[in-house]
Order: sequence, then C-alpha cells, then structure tokens
Amino acid sequence: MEAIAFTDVSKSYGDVLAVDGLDLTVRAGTTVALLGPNGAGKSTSVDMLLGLLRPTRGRVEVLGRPPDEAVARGEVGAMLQSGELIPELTVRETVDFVRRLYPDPLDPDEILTMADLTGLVKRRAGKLSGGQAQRVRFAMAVAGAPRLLLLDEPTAAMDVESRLRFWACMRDYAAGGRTVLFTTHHLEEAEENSDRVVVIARGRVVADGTAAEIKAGTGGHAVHFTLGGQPAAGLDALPGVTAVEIRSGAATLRTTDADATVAALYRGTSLEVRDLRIAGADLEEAFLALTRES
Ligand SMILES: Nc1ncnc2c1ncn2[C@@H]1O[C@H](COP(=O)(O)OP(=O)(O)OP(=O)(O)O)[C@@H](O)[C@H]1O
Repeated sequence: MEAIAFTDVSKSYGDVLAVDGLDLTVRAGTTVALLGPNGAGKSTSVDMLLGLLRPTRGRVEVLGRPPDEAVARGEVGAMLQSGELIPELTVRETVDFVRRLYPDPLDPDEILTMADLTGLVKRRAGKLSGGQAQRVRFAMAVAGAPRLLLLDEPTAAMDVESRLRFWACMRDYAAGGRTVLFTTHHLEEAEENSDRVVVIARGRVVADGTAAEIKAGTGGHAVHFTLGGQPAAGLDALPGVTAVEIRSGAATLRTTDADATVAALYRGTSLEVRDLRIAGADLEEAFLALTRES
C-alpha cells in the first residue's frame, strides 16, 4: 500500500516553478526525511499532500485517495511551520479540544505520554518554551491517530535537548507501523530518524535511498592528515582532488580517487604526512554535491 504517491507533479506560483515533475511514492509504514536546501519545494510538496495546494500538473494521492478526502477522513496529521496554539488553554485542554475533531482519536493520556507532556498538563500554552510548544503541536498532529503524519521542519527552533526529546516522540509514533514524512535541513536528523532519505533540489528528486546509500552514491572520499606548518601548495593538483581544506595544521583533501591521491601524496610530494586517515564522504558532503546548482 502506498501512503504517498506523487505522479509527475509540478506546481508553479506564477513564474516560479516550485515543484518540477516530482515522482515519489512512499510505502505505508516508512519514515521518510525530505531533505533539501531553502526553496527546494519541500513545503509546497507537503501542502499538496494536505490538499492545501493543488498541483499545476500531475496527480497526488494520499493513502490511495485525493489528499483532501484523506484529510477529511482524519487519516492525515500535520505539524506545519505556522500553527498557532491558543495561549489561554492548558496543555490538557488543548489535547482534549483537538481530539474531539477526530472520529477515532487516541486516548488523551497516550497522546500526552507520546508527546512527552505528562509533566506539563496544567501549563497554559502561552507559557510554554519553544521546544515544549512544538511537542504540543506534535500532540495535536497525532491526536486523531493519523495513518500519515507530516512534519514540516518540526525541530527548526529547538535546542539540542528538545530535538532529542522530539525525535524520541516521533519514533514512538512511527513504531506503530504508521507513515511519517518530515522535512529538515539537518542532515544528521534525517540520517538518525528516517528509514529513507529523499533529497530534493529545484523541485526534483536528486537522490533517494538510505542515508548510507546516498553517501555511497556520491562516491567521494576525504583524505585527512596532519600537515603542521608545511606548505600546502600543490595539494590541489594531486590526482582526484576536488577541494583542499587546511585548518589549524590539519589538511582535508576531497577526492574522487582516494588511492591515487594517497599514492601521489607519498610519492609525488616531499611532505612529511602524519596521521593519515581516509573517510567516506559524509552526508553533508553528499548533500552539497547533489544539490549544488549545475
Ligand atoms: N505562495 C508563494 N508564492 C510565490 N512563490 C512561492 C510561494 N510559496 C513558495 N514559493 C516559492 O516556491 C519555491 C519553493 O518553496 P518551498 O517553500 O516549497 O521550499 P522549501 O523547500 O520548503 O524551502 P525552505 O527550506 O526554505 O522552507 C521557492 O522558490 C519559493 O520562493
């Protein structure tokens, strides 16, 4: 069963082509991170899944139906970048209020536990910290027990601890076989919290797989060593090298051919190379390589 299906979907705002022939299906039960630079078309895609925007071309389906039907049946929950809380309501009142909007909501205590809010039930929404308020928005998004949960940059304004607490809540929800799609700019969050990473740029999918597959797919490596005070001239001319970084005497060579680079480093230079280490490209490098304007 496909929870999400975009078939050749484009969306324009006047002259701006925000989504450009997007083909993407997500099987039910998967947690997907939608990763992309600013303006890549992530929020536009999420809004189309909610039926808030209609595609200019192509078809969007959610749980086998048009998005607005799936939303009307209470099958989709969302946490969007906007989304105000009612400041006078306590956390428990907020949860009770939202539950009543759905035909078959989760139990209130289950929602409060899942969103890590049991210690805050009497707190008014207007008095919550940013991270706490985001967990209330999460509680509102899951209250109706949606089969598909959409989270648009859910951790944007959170500190490290709030992020960890938030992702633990998300994983709890996903563990029940539900489908979750979240957008983020944080590569490590995508890597740690999803089964699948879809990278979009300029409204198109540019990579799709597990974080490990995406890193491997770009094929790059980094050669690290201690350069100390020796001159760095000529390192950029070594075979395979695409970039050189020197920081506090530590050199990093980005290369498409680590073997050739290392061989030339030893044989072709008179440098004293210490602490040599070769690493696969990290997700950040892969992401930059994939989304670079071509
Ligand atoms: N209502 C709108 N009117 C005109 N252009 C828009 C509108 N909404 C989005 N856009 C444009 O569409 C493109 C895609 O925007 P979108 O918000 O979907 O990207 P995003 O990947 O969510 O970006 P971010 O990471 O910055 O939130 C951008 O060029 C943006 O400026």
